[in-house]
Parts: sequence; structure tokens; C-alpha cells
Amino acid sequence: MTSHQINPFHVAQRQFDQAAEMLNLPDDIRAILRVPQRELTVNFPVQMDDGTTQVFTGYRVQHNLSRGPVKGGIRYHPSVDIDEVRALAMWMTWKCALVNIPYGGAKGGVIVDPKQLSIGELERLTRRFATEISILLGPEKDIPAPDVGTNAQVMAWIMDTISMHRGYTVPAVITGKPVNVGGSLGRVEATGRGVMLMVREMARKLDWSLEGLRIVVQGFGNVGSTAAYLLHQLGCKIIGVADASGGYYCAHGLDIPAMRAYTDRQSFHLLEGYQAPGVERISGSELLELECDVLIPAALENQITGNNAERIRAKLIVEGANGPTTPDADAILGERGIIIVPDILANAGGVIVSYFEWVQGLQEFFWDEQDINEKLERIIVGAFDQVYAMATQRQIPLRLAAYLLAVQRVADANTTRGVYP
Ligand SMILES: NC(=O)C1=CN([C@@H]2O[C@H](COP(=O)(O)OP(=O)(O)OC[C@H]3O[C@@H](n4cnc5c(N)ncnc54)[C@H](OP(=O)(O)O)[C@@H]3O)[C@@H](O)[C@H]2O)C=CC1
Ligand SMILES: O=C(O)CCC(=O)C(=O)O
Repeated sequence: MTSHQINPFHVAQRQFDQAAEMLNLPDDIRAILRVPQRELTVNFPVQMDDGTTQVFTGYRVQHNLSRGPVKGGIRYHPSVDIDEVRALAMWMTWKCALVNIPYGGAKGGVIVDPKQLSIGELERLTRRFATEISILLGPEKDIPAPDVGTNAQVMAWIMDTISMHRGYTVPAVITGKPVNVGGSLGRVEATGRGVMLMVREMARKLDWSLEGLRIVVQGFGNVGSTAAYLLHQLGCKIIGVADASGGYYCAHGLDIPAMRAYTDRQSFHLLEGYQAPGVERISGSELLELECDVLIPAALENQITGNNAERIRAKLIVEGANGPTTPDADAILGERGIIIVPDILANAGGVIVSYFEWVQGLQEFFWDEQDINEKLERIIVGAFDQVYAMATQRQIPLRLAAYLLAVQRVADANTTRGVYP
């Protein structure tokens, strides 16, 4: 099966089923948690620059609302489909529960390649999509954020659109906004910062020095490029990075600040065309299979599967992306002794600082960046310690330990609230 044929929702359900079985969850709770609570599909028109009208399809899925309003990003990508959004929404539920912030999980997406749109088309698409899903949104109901293909500017348009409908500014309806319209300091870097902290914590457990640690990063967008940059600053050697255009490899370590400066100058932040002495072009699959200490998948789902898991030569995988490793690959990597810090922990830095942004927006009192980074570190390292302790005590993989903790919390909230009548 190729990575495109693996259904992410089936993957998410398999992961849940394994945890539910080990937790011995009652059948009714299993049935509730196995599927999303609410799903909205919208088909909406957008006027294109050439005067034609195109109809786009988008989704907002709310997986579980038992622990609070739902939270999760909005993705713009040609391969978005309802099952991908369902999976991403379910993973958000577990992620928020694992780091113990008062949210359920949601996700949204539009089937579109944002690179093919003009800035005006992107704004019109965003405002129309926001209007279509606005029946679900609100600071007390559902709070979106950025994901693949969206950014702070897109969040600002969504906030502005919802505010236009309400007749007053509603900053807490969305997070990941620019700082000048109520965004939080530290949010842009938060997911990559969390990934960096997870590499640091796992290195401590393994007694590895960060100096010279050989790291490969797949995906050079918000998450991948920030993680690469922060780890480079700590003295790690980033030997390979890739975006959708392919990979870049240098055994002595890539100049990550220069690569970030290069992508900042390109439209859509692409690496395509980057050249430097000693840097080799390699394919995306070669990049994943490079010999290294740490592999950080930070692009899309289903990158490490039953097809390539035998060829992965990292000692540690820290999942910046959601769902980059399938259960078949998990089993193979586990047998080979490769440790995985799972997505619902490793990339939780983003939603943690989104939580801070929401709180700051609701109270209209803003914190400084040091305060935010310290709070982020305390929460994500605290969650790591809990997961690591459980995994060690029960001799199970970190992913399973994370699921046992998270799923139990969500199940408990569901049970405490009760099923009416
Ligand atoms: N943004 C956030 O706060 C959070 C994001 N995540 C997850 O992190 C992952 C990345 O998100 P984010 O960084 O925000 O997204 P971006 O859109 O900022 O970046 C995505 C990156 O992945 C690259 N990419 C896409 N397809 C491939 C491929 N086949 N091989 C290699 N690289 C590829 C893109 O390349 P190109 O530009 O060439 O298309 C781009 O560099 C996703 O799984 C997302 O769900 C998780 C938690 C929070
Ligand atoms: O910041 C958020 O609210 C959610 C980010 C997100 O989509 C994710 O963690 O996958």
C-alpha cells in the first residue's frame, strides 16, 4: 500500500482501539470516542481573479467536546479529505488531554493548493470558508489555529470575518494570529520549540550530548524549520532537510540560518533552488532513510510506513507532524529498538501556546515571551515525564503510554458528565 492509500482515520482508530483495549474501556465509551461528534462539509464559491467562480470543498470536524471547547488547526492542501480531517481532529482530542489543557479536539481543512492562488483569491477563499463554518466557531465553542498551508495572516482574516459578523472584535475565536491583532508572543515558534524540547529531554534520558547530534528534518515549514533552527542553536548538526521539492544533505551539517533566510526570500518559503558548497540534492525518500541520530518528520501523515520502516536508520524519531508513522511501521521500528516520541506529545507545543493566546485574548492581558516559553516548557516537559515514567514502568512504547494517559482522561470526562438521559 502506498502512503496515499493509507487512510489516516483508520490509523487513528487503530491507535485508539489498542489503548481502549488495554484500558478496558466500557463498550459505550469506546463507541462514543471512536467517531467524531460533529462534522460539517461545506461547498462554497470563490470569485477568482479572472472573473470566474470556482466551488471549493472544506470541512470542520469536532471529535470530542467533553473536556471543553474544541481546538485544532485549519489545513489548506490538495490532498485534504474528510477522513484526514477526522483523524487530525481525533489526534487533537488526545493531544489536548495529554498536556491537560481544557479542550476537546477539532480540525478543519479545504481542498486547495494555496500556492496556486493569488493573495486576493486566498483572502476571499478564507473569508468565505470562515463564514461557512462560523456556525460552529466561537471562543466558548471551537477555536481554530494554523496548520499546513495556513499562517498568521489567514488567522487574521478568519478573526476579522467572524468579528464583522458579530459586530465587535472577537480575538479569542482563533489563535495563531499576528501579535498586532491579539496573537501571542511565542506562538509562531511554539510547535518547533516543543519538538526541540522533546529532543532535548529524550537525549537526556539516553545520555546523549546535544553537541554534534546528527538530525534529519522532513518538512521545512513552520514546524520543521523552527525545530531545525532551535536545535542548530543548541549545537546539533542538522545533516538533512527536505520540503516537497526534495532533500538537501550535508554530512558536516547544513547552515540552517542561511537556509531559513533563503526560504524567507522565496514566495511560499520554498527551498527549491537553494545551493551551497558541500550541499547535495537527494530525494525525499533518501532523506528519510539517512543514517542519523534523530529523525524529525514535520510534513504530512504516512511518511514512515510498513514499506520503508526497515530502512529507517535513525535511533530516535520525534514526530513534529501529525500521524507521520503508521501502526505497521511502529511495530517494525519497535522491534528494531528505534524510539518514537509520538506526535500527540512531540508537537503539542503549538496548541499549548494557542491555549495561552486564547486565555490572554479572553482576559485582555498579555504576557511577555519569556513567561510564555517558561510555561510552555513546564507543561510539555511535565507531560513528557509522565509519559516516560509510564512507558518505563509498564515496558511499553511511548506512543502507547501517551494514549493510555490521554484516552483515560477523555473517557473519565465523558463518564463524569454522563450520557443523557
Ligand atoms: N503549525 C502548527 O502549529 C502545528 C503543525 N503540526 C503539524 O506539523 C506538520 C507540518 O505543519 P506546518 O509546519 O505547520 O506546515 P507548513 O505548511 O508550514 O509546512 C509544511 C512543510 O512540509 C513540506 N512538505 C509537504 N509535503 C512534503 C513531502 N512529501 N516531503 C517533504 N516535505 C513536504 C512543505 O513543503 P512545500 O512548502 O514545498 O510544500 C513544507 O515545507 C503537519 O503535520 C501539521 O499538522 C502539528 C502541531 C502544530
Ligand atoms: O494551535 C492549535 O490550536 C492547534 C494546532 C494544531 O492543529 C495541531 O496541534 O495539530
